[in-house]
Amino acid sequence: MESVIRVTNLSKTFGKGGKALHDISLSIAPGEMVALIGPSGSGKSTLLRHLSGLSQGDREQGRIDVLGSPVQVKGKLDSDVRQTRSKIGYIFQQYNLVNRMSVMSNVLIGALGRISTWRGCLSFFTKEEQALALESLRRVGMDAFVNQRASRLSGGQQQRVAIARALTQQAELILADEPIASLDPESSRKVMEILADINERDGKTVVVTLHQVDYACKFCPRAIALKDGHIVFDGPSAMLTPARLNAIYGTTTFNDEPALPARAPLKIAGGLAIA
Ligand SMILES: Nc1ncnc2c1ncn2[C@@H]1O[C@H](COP(=O)(O)OP(=O)(O)OP(=O)(O)O)[C@@H](O)[C@H]1O
Repeated sequence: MESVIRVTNLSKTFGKGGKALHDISLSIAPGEMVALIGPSGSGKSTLLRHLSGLSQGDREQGRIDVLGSPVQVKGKLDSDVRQTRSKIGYIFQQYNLVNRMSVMSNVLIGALGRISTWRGCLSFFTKEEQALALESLRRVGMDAFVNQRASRLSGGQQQRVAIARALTQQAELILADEPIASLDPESSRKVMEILADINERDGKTVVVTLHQVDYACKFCPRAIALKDGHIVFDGPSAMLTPARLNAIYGTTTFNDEPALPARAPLKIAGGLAIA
């Protein structure tokens, strides 16, 4: 597979809200970890939602292919989009756990896409599925909390459980929408380290929207910056100089190189620094 994600001429107009995405085209190769950055309202979350078909683009043009299958063409979802979605782990800013359920039950939700409806309804999971869920929790350092109610966890712990759910789903692609926006620096670091580990060790493709440029540079070899719904930078995050960042964010506040050293670029599909 040449690219895990291919977006071609995608635009999105929200009624009176105006145009949120303008003729976006990009390609992301297997095994990349990419940060989507840009000012508030630039279209990061909107773009991410389109990748898994949670939003539909404008009808005139535009196509999105993920993991070799069409997600949407000219604003119409593909009939097999559920199949594609089952291979995408989506991490939300607000975790999306079921608060009244235990950590283990939440993580086992990740296996639902692979099992029959009756097993899902009866919450009947095999020993292998339970072992995978436990191993996923171990991977994110949350195996000591299996029986805890999700509502009793801190934000950082909940986010790690959400990642364990994506691991149990055996997702091939992780899309994370501002996964650290509600977390303290220590929890943010942990969550980003886990995502980078999944990318490096398992070779999973990870796309993550981030407000914090330092984290984008440290953990994501490639960055794509949006501004007013346009791609204004696509290239190695090491090339995000203060001048480029000031242009992207329309500020003068970036004076120094990002404080966290950049992770070396692995490979970039169609990545081109254009700002
Ligand atoms: N459901 C919606 N209805 C109308 N307008 C919307 C909707 N969702 C997003 N928008 C608009 O689309 C634009 C892009 O929003 P989006 O949330 O994608 O930006 P963002 O870069 O993710 O911002 P932030 O970093 O603040 O989350 C904004 O102008 C926003 O107001």
